[in-house]
Amino acid sequence: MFGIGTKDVGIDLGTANTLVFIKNKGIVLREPSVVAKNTSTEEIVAVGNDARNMIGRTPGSIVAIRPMKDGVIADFDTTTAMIQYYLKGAMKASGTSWSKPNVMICVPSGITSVEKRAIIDAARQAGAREAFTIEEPFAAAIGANLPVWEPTGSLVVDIGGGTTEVAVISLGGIVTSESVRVAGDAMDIAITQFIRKTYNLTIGERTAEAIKIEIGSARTVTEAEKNAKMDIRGRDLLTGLPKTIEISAEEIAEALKESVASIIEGVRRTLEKTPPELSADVMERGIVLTGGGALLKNLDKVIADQTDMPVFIADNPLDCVAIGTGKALDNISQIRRQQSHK
Ligand SMILES: Nc1ncnc2c1ncn2[C@@H]1O[C@H](COP(=O)(O)OP(=O)(O)OP(=O)(O)O)[C@@H](O)[C@H]1O
Repeated sequence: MFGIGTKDVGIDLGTANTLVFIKNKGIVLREPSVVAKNTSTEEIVAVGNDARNMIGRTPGSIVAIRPMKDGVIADFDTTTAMIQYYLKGAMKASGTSWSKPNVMICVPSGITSVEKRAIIDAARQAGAREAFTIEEPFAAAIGANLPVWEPTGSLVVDIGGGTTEVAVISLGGIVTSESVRVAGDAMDIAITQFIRKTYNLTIGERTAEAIKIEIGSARTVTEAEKNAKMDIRGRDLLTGLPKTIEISAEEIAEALKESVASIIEGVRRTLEKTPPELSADVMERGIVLTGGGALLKNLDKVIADQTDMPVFIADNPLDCVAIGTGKALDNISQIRRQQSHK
């Protein structure tokens, strides 16, 4: 169709959530990065929301997996299936039949060039005209409207599910970066372990996440935060029966202390490696937080205290990477140049 109706697509293949961004439309799809597979036939049974609802509830032959969980791609077939599913969903959501789109896919920064290649091939197989990859902190910085193409230092901390990516960016490139394997998932695990140890209660992954979102914080500051409580349900380890207990926000802040410290340590290490001119820029402009973990209450305040730098939370932190991934297609020549340098 002579390119009419061609739309560029950005896919944020996150460890926790996958988001699809279409130029001039915004985010058209947002689903958990989960795939349900039948282990005896290797067949993919469900992807996204449907697959997530199966977590912890699957019969023996079906497993719900998070293929990107540790920031690496589990296997090619599952990843291809996921990309295919999301591209199809994007086409449906856009309401038009398009010619093949250009696709930009955001990947964790620790991923190998072989894995990058596999993702590009998967996107092509799934119907992309041209496919590119972009590193997560770079996409996050674009999505947070930081001046990434200018000769000035910007420090972005993207706190996702599996990893926290810290990067200093200037002149269209990552100058220094750190990838810390502590982010939202590690916080959920810390909460689960705390409750198990303190109350002899086992809770599920989704309950732990709900606790973090409702009453979790890096530090309780206001009276309301200090007094916040929540009823949670789990299984008593001693009796094996369901039980409800009440936990306080103060306890959860204590449980999250170590995860928060690891994230701050990653920021410090990055600052230590940053050339002085760029550090001065960061000092002046501040640190920007993106990713769902940026929403943990008072995390910005704790990072500001510990680094002596101003800290800001980006607008819509959960969407920054997807928006930046899509927007990067506007600067495709720079991205091509960047990729050819690797
Ligand atoms: N209000 C909130 N408070 C604390 N954490 C939150 C909040 N909302 C979402 N999260 C957490 O943010 C994480 C998901 O963030 P995001 O979608 O940015 O990750 P991702 O991009 O999928 O992962 P990654 O960046 O590791 O690839 C989850 O761990 C989720 O529990």
